[in-house]
Amino acid sequence: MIDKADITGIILAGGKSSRMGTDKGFLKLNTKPFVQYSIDALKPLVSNIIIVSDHSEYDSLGYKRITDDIKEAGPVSGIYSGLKASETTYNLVLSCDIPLITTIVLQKLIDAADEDSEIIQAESNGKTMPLIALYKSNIRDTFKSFLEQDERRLRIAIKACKHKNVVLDETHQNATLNVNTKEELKHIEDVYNH
Ligand SMILES: Nc1nc2c(ncn2[C@@H]2O[C@H](COP(=O)(O)OP(=O)(O)OP(=O)(O)O)[C@@H](O)[C@H]2O)c(=O)[nH]1
Repeated sequence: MIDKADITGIILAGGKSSRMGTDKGFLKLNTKPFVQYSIDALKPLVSNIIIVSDHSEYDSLGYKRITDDIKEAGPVSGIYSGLKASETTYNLVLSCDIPLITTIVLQKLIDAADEDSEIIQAESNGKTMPLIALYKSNIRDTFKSFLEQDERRLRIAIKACKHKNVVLDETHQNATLNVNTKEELKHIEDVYNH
């Protein structure tokens, strides 16, 4: 059983949002910004929240914001930067584009923690979700060495760590839907309003 005091919430909110064209964290679903959904799902489970983004708009949310250590290197850099700033053994890492995420799903990741696993990621509909995952802080050096080799593929970095998946049943699959395009935004609005 992991104590809330041992878990930091890390929200990745950098990147280019090139497919959407505007910062995804500030898209709204029922008047609430997407990033706030990630914050609200994390809150009951973590002692602290860190937002990793070079965009200063995120300061308005009232949480600690840090910038990427290595710029424009994608989620591997965002996770590495967040883990470096974290003061706890465990970290729930979330993207900012999953407005249907729930605390229940995140609790399942925590419940699956064991002696061995360094990364525990959600698996939904046959897809692994490395940005809905529990990371141990001690993997930060592994991620750093990949960045130093200019390896930016998150799945490659994860493969080098002890990892496992938590398979979500049908009732939780919508919670992991992410939004990259305007079509996906429309889909998520339809799911939410249903
Ligand atoms: N801190 C940080 N977060 C990132 C970075 N790249 C992507 N993210 C975050 O990771 C999550 C998934 O991002 P993607 O949708 O794959 O990438 P994106 O750059 O936001 O969007 P595209 O340009 O459309 O691929 C989102 O929450 C992004 O905010 C980065 O370089 N640094």
